[in-house]
Amino acid sequence: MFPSHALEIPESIHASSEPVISIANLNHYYGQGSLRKQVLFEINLQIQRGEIIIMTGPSGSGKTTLLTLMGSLRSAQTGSLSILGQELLNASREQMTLARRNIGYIFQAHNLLNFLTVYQNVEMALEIHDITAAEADDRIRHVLTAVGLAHRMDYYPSDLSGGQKQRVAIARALVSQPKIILADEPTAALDKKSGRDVVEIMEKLAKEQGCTILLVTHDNRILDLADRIIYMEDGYLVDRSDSEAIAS
Ligand SMILES: Nc1ncnc2c1ncn2[C@@H]1O[C@H](COP(=O)(O)OP(=O)(O)OP(=O)(O)O)[C@@H](O)[C@H]1O
Repeated sequence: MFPSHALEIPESIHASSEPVISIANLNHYYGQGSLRKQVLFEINLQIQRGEIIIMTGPSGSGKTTLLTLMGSLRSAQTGSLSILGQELLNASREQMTLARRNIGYIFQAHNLLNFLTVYQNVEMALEIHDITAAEADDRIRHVLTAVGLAHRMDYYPSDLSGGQKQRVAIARALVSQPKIILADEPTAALDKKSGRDVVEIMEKLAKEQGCTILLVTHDNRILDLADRIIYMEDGYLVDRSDSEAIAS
């Protein structure tokens, strides 16, 4: 177990002048030998502190692969991938683990534990962090109130709607006050209103905490919530700031 401050973040990152995520000439391959297949091609991307970025593009274009690389959930193979000033190319397992301490993850399948209450599901995300029980309790109550679930803390996930479960997942990702939130299709199972609600809650909390959000989605209904939209096609990244270009 490592204390939460174990990954030293360079001062320059706090000063917000340096990108939180910096990727240069990143290529990625799956498989070996004759089955080896390139899925990411020469990706270059810089994301600044506090930015809300939506990544979209056709199925199979490489979005999840890129997201898991940025999340330190998969090892980079070539190029450069720097998260909060830490290079992840050739990083050790320990460095990868430490990088993950600064990242909150939200996935479509929210992976809540059904035998734990809402409060306990959120509490789990703090277990590896070096804070007192009183501070943990404060943070859990604050974040659950912020996502509108103060009255559901003692419920089990099976008693919640899809949108409420996704809000628990957001609370769990944000309670440790990560510098970066990575979300993969967080609105996929939700109706339009619940989908916008969860993204708006993520935005509000992230702005409060100065956190950067990268969200992968096929959901055109939330594109307007982004500061910047990036588009992935056949393993290449196309940076387009105008969402109408994507819809066309
Ligand atoms: N573990 C794996 N082993 C081999 N190939 C993989 C693996 N994971 C993904 N791929 C392939 O890599 C390519 C990119 O997949 P990826 O899941 O990153 O795309 P995506 O844009 O996230 O797709 P979707 O929107 O459907 O989730 C696809 O051709 C996929 O079949």
